[in-house]
Amino acid sequence: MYISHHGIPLSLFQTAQNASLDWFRSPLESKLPANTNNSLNNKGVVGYRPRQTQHINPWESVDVRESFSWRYDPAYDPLHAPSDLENIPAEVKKYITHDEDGFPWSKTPGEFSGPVIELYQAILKLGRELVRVFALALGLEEGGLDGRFTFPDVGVAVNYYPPIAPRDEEVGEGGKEKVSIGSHTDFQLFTLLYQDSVGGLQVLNAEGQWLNARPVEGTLVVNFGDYMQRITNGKWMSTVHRVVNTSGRERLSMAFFWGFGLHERCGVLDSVLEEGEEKKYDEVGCWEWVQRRIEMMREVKRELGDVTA
Ligand SMILES: O=C(O)CCC(=O)C(=O)O
Ligand SMILES: [Fe+2]
Repeated sequence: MYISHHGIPLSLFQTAQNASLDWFRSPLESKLPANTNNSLNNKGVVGYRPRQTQHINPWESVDVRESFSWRYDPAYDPLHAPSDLENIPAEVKKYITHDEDGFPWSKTPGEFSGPVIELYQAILKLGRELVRVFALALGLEEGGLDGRFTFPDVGVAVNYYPPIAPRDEEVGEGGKEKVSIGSHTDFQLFTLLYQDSVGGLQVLNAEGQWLNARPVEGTLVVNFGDYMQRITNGKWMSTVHRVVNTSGRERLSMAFFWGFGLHERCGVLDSVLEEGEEKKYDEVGCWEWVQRRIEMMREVKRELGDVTA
């Protein structure tokens, strides 16, 4: 699904895109201070990951990408006045664990952080409007989901994909298909995805065919995530997607993952159930779900004897 006329000026995306490209093109040594291992509280969750250090799907090749991730910090949320920040409930605060020293932004130049944070803030506003659209579509009051996004788990991944060389295309190591980011679903409710004009994003349809999600200027791709599948009792399935960048050019994308606050719970909505319909999914805590998904991915890799990240 694509959205257009979302109100965010194209220039905001382009500025963040160019700033990100400049940063990713800079020498490795200048990016390594922001390496995710240098986070005190969020190793592996926020910060920079160098090329070929991620392997999201062990049945496919290692991901041919670099990325920079950040997660929600209420200090950057236009919804909350600075005075609110002293009164965040303890059960919410438990999961808001950003580093005191401002990592990873403290390890990147302002030319990169400024435009990306500005875009993130615009996306916070847009996503909250979309949440209301989804609430109505799911048979709730317009504001029926708002409360779960007061302190949401909205993360961003800025992804940089160098081109996959044509000779690498068919087979990666061990005969695996070479991918830029392997097939996966996102964990949260939905993802707003900005992509540049290069292309390479693919989504799996119900018949098991990969469809190209071609770039359309001025639009964002909306992918449903795991929470959406669960709250709708499987009526809106989590989108399986991947990227294969064989364009011969570098590609940049920015993915904004929209999750309920990690202190919230995620269960099937009564409003989506037909009479007599059984719930297919148990209610889970959101934090617990994210941990479960990470653990499931690790388990598969252990079984396959895969030692990559
Ligand atoms: O780069 C893209 O188009 C997709 C990125 C993605 O799937 C992710 O970051 O989870
Ligand atoms: Fe994704």
